[in-house]
Amino acid sequence: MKNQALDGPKQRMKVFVTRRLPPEGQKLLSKSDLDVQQWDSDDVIPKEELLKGIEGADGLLCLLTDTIDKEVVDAAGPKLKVISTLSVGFDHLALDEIKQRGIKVGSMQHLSTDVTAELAVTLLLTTCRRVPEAMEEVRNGGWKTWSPMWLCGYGLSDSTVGVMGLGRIGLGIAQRLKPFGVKRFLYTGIPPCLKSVEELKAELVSTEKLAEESDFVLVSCPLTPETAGLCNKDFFQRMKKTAVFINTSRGPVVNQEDLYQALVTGQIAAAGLDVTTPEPIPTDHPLLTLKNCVILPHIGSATHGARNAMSVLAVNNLLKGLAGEVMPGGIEL
Ligand SMILES: O=CC(=O)O
Repeated sequence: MKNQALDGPKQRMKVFVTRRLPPEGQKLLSKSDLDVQQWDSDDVIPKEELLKGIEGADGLLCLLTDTIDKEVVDAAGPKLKVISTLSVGFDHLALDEIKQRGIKVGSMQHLSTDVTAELAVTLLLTTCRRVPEAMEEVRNGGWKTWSPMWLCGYGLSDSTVGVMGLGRIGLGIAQRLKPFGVKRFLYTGIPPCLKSVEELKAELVSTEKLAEESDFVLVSCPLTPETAGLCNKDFFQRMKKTAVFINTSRGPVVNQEDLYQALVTGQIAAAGLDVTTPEPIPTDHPLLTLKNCVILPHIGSATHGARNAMSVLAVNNLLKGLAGEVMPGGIEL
């Protein structure tokens, strides 16, 4: 039998959490026997606080707003075993550095798929039917009479929709758009399961062809070196003048200068963005002066249910990873 007095008290594992969590995740975390140190705020943790806080930690629970680079993993030291991110995307993590150190990573997998796909459809309909502009006209007295061509936009019926990245979210978007009478689905990226492709009759095409033939382009691919800046001048020049562009993935997939030019010169009809570079987009940014550009503050997964479930999964990833068990949202590095 072990003698507690001789062994000394068992040291609790230290975890550092970079933000206040949604209530359900916070509750689960408080019940754990971990030594939890937390940036107890709704604001982004300053880098120097992150570097201090993570020192000697066994686990880290972070957000997509925290850049976990070499400096941060070095500051953590050799005990760091698990990084759990409260996000689907993991482009904010220096995966090569993390992999080298044998650190396990957990993310959200499927949890925010439905709500993010819903938001993409919301943003598409809002943008292509010019809803914010129409609301503004009601408020500012611009509504004089019913007028045949006033505030006309574009409808989905009989259209061609191009989805860049037909992963879980991209597929969720396409499945939700199908009942609107979309005639043809095009996609780029890795093909999903055969059954889904057959159900949608989706065609795998080149990025160029997707730009040229789509009435609506929706970006839902991860940010990688291959996708950074993919939607640029050439891409927008290929799009139809009547086409609408939607991005709900990551801001840097789009060259914003080129998008601005495309919108100002009428090269494309409109754009809806839930993600920008940087975030938040500065309030004096030229894109915010355009009526044909709808911008949301990165709210793809922002429902009470999804964010609570995500926080529970993030804490479970941390607990399981630290216990040496399989993380429910573990990612292959
Ligand atoms: O963008 C949101 C996420 O990655 O969860």
